[in-house]
Amino acid sequence: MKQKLSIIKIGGNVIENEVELNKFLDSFSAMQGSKILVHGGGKLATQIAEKLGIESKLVGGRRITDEEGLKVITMVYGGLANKNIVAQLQARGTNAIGLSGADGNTIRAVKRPVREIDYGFAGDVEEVNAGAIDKLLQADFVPVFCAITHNKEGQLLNTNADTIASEVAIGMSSNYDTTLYYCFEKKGVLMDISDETSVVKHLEPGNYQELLKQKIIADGMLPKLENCFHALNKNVGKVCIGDLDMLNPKATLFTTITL
Ligand SMILES: Nc1ncnc2c1ncn2[C@@H]1O[C@H](COP(=O)(O)OP(=O)(O)O)[C@@H](O)[C@H]1O
Ligand SMILES: CC(=O)N[C@@H](CCC(=O)OP(=O)(O)O)C(=O)O
Repeated sequence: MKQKLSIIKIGGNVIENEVELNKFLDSFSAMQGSKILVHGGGKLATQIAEKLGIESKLVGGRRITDEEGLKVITMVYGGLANKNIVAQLQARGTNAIGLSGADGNTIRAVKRPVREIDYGFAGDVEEVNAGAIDKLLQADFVPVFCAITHNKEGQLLNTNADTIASEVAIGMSSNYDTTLYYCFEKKGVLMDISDETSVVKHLEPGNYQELLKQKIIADGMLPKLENCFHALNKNVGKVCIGDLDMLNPKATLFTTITL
């Protein structure tokens, strides 16, 4: 039987809020078994870019990343956000190791081809180096990935953190029984965005199509769910979406996605 591995992604709304981030890191540290953390930080990058007089443009939830923008991304995701999370995990006795996709050549990507829109230095994942990540897990490190990849030709690329999480989960699925958790500020996929009790507990292709038609799924939830179904189609064992409480073994209110 394959060993269990949890891949957990946290979004910008959690990172930005110190209280929420601390709560999350407590739960994450308490999780048993092998685990990998992937963090975003889009909101923080937008705020810091603004302070530096750099305007942020997002299309379909993806950031158009020019040369100056990439510098901000590298400093904020690879530096501030990643190192802070790693230090906070170390303080909790979790032996975290902060990584971009360039570190250990763990995630190679290509610059997104220009079609209608030029996303600049935005990357699409090509290859996850499961062997390198596995070596870290075997040495009892807890990898913490930021939303940066590289093209193996010296170019860093800004890459959506939800996509990094699903691609890492897919890559690790040949050797592990994987569960992918998307942790954000709501209880799960909601029927009514203003009602936290309206959680869709089970989402499968049938009711997913229905919710898409009714436009109940919108904004950031659209690419997130595309990543979820993509992961399940590529042998990820289980995918869940919910808030910080989801990581508690006794949690019941969150969304489980199946095929
Ligand atoms: N049906 C839905 N249920 C829950 N959230 C939804 C739904 N439709 C749209 N959303 C929006 O999707 C957002 C999550 O996407 P995003 O901001 O990309 O997440 P993250 O914080 O993980 O980066 C939520 O903040 C919410 O506003
Ligand atoms: C290319 C691209 O869009 N990259 C994302 C990476 C960060 C991210 O995904 O952060 P959240 O999970 O907090 O949204 C961005 O710069 O916003």
